[in-house]
Amino acid sequence: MTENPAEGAEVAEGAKGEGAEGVEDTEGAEGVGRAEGAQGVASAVASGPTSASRASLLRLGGLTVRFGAHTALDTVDLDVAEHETVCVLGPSGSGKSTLLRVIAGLQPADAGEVVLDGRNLRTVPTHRRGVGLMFQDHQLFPQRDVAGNVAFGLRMRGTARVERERKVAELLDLVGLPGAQHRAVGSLSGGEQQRVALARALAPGPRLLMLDEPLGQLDRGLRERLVVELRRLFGELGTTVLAVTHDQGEAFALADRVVIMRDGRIAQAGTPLEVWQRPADEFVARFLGFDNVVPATVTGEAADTPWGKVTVPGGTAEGACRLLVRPAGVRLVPAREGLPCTVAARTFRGTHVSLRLRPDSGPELDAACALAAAPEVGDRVGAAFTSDDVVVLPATD
Ligand SMILES: Nc1ncnc2c1ncn2[C@@H]1O[C@H](COP(=O)(O)OP(=O)(O)OP(=O)(O)O)[C@@H](O)[C@H]1O
Repeated sequence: MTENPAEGAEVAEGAKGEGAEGVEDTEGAEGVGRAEGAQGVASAVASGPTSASRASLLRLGGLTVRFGAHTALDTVDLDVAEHETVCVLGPSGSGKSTLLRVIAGLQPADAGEVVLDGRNLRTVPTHRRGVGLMFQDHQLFPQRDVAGNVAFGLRMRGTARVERERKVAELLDLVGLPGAQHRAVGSLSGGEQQRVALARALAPGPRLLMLDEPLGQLDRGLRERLVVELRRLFGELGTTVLAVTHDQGEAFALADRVVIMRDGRIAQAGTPLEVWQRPADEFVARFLGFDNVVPATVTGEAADTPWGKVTVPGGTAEGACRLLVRPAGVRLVPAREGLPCTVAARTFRGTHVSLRLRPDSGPELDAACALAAAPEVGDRVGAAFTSDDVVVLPATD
């Protein structure tokens, strides 16, 4: 994460510095008008846009950012459709925050373009881009109460007081904090602060809402609850969202589409189901937590692997590849009927048990097993493979 708290303030201060101008700013007025039109957007969503009718709201073309010799973003192409929620995932340093910063206008691009709603943003300053930003921590103004925080962007746009108060009340209702206008920010829990920050980002009615690790500081239970609420809220509002997160669970729960980044490039983009079922390569598979990946050679319907022969899905091309076996596809059988293994570890997961199996030869294997059938650490078992859970990956990463 790159200095997000400071950036949050920078965006806000940028807006503040331009406040007087913003009063006459037609784009600003348009932004507020759009916020007021949220109901209209919601009904458009309710009437159900088909994927074919979904226009691209954000288009990134060949976006490149270099820091000295290091290329943080390398010719990134990405389209985000109107009303879509896209989550960008990737290891630390893969360029996720840089991507958001370029779109927001906080970081110039060395090459490529950012087009929002048909408009190239190259020369458009941050506060006129029509994007809302929410960073992970220290994003609220501690000296202002909740209403003061939520109304910030509206005041900068010169929205009249009565209208501001109406809008703030509406947004606080929306994020589940009705009547919290006069509470001090310091008296709020982490989850409540997060909701206020969200209301503040939504207040000016941004065309695109960008979230950087939106739930990063919160505990797991609260994050899971908030993810569900956010998804419902974005659906209701018809908001277009681009979010960055480390947490794949969060991304998969929130997103219509996930984008996985590696070294400044997009390694894979697709619906959560597509990416989960068919990781594009070993990097994506391992990033998603799949560790059962081995070199293999396919001949006919089976592959030779360090674990012996593994049946591959029908139609698999012959030759060298990498093979992923999802843990659910590792079945336990009597030791002499499968690949003989010793149970090295066993972790209770609530709905199932995760096993770490140590084969007599070949790398260790992760298996998922029903609670009642789970063997003990040290037990001897056999491993057999279900071809439905075998994914053939490119030979080179
Ligand atoms: N202002 C900067 N000057 C020099 N290098 C930078 C700057 N900002 C980012 N980088 C480098 O660019 C790369 C991408 O950084 P970025 O913050 O976008 O990654 P990230 O995927 O968001 O990482 P994290 O998940 O840790 O926040 C990293 O190698 C980082 O060190």
